[in-house]
Amino acid sequence: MNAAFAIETHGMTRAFGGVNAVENLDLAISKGTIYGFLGPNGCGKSTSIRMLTGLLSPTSGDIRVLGETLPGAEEKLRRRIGYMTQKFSLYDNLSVRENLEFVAQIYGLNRRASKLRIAELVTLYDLVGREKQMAGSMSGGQKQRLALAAATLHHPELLFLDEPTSAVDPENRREFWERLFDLCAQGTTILVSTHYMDEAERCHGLAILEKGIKRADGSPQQLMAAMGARVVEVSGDDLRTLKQSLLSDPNILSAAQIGSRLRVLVQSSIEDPLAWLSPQVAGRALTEVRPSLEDVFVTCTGGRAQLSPAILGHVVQGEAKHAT
Ligand SMILES: Nc1ncnc2c1ncn2[C@@H]1O[C@H](COP(=O)(O)OP(=O)(O)OP(=O)(O)O)[C@@H](O)[C@H]1O
Repeated sequence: MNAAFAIETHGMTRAFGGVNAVENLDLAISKGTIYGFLGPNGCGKSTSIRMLTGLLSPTSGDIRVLGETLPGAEEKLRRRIGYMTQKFSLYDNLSVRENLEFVAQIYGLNRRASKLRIAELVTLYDLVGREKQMAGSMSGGQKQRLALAAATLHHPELLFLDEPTSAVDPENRREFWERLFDLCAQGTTILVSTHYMDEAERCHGLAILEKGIKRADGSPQQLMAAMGARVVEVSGDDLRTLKQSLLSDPNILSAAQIGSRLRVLVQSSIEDPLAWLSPQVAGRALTEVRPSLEDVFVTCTGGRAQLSPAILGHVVQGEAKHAT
């Protein structure tokens, strides 16, 4: 066990009815960082988080969280970790203050400490004036801030957030991320699951999950730099027909239209993708562009590209052929 890691797992696996929801997941998440699980619905993000919080036992594998072994240390860890679930898990028919008082009681704060901490959180999470409002009558953004206040009331060292921004608008999401970075700056380690690329890009490190398997692991920059494909944008007429014809070539991993451009991922074994593509695009304009995290996601999930193993051992395996 390395003390620099808040979370360390080896071969973490969980099966339901003989099917692996999470398979052989190895994680090493450094303390004081924001780490993301990126993947579509059903890829095993919640199941992984539930195992790491001690709510669900693994079928096999080793789990160490804040230096403690799971299963076994659930009770010890309860006070050291915070968990914000995918669905709003507070009481709709209790007010903001009552909800927070309830959580404070669970963590054994006395009346005075509870009052002080709740006043602090209400200010910090912009809930001043709403203390008596029923949680059920609040907007998505307000509920989310209340849920974060509740999850951090006891100053957890490690915070788990399961798709925390799925019910809020882009402005509230941005603001929420600023709060996460504030918590991180104070030393909190954060594990957040998301299916939004822009959120994943904000993380210090992330794992791309597909069907319970980790397809890639590293910082967004590492993953983009080591992607096993080059990205070319094509502009011109009739991109829908062009897309279909390009996709029949096995060296083209994906072609997706973005506005008036076709974003084409070309196998990295092609040395000069512009020269190679040129005869196939019938005079349309070509530009090579830098990869995005979405390109990484496409190349390492679901298709056929072999990702470069050079990513410091980060990208685990990758195949892709996505027509979007
Ligand atoms: N209690 C359970 N019993 C049976 N199957 C389950 C159970 N919990 C999860 N699964 C299955 O495990 C797989 C992974 O689910 P999980 O909820 O972890 O995915 P996810 O990535 O968090 O997606 P979502 O955002 O939709 O929750 C899915 O196929 C799901 O149906």
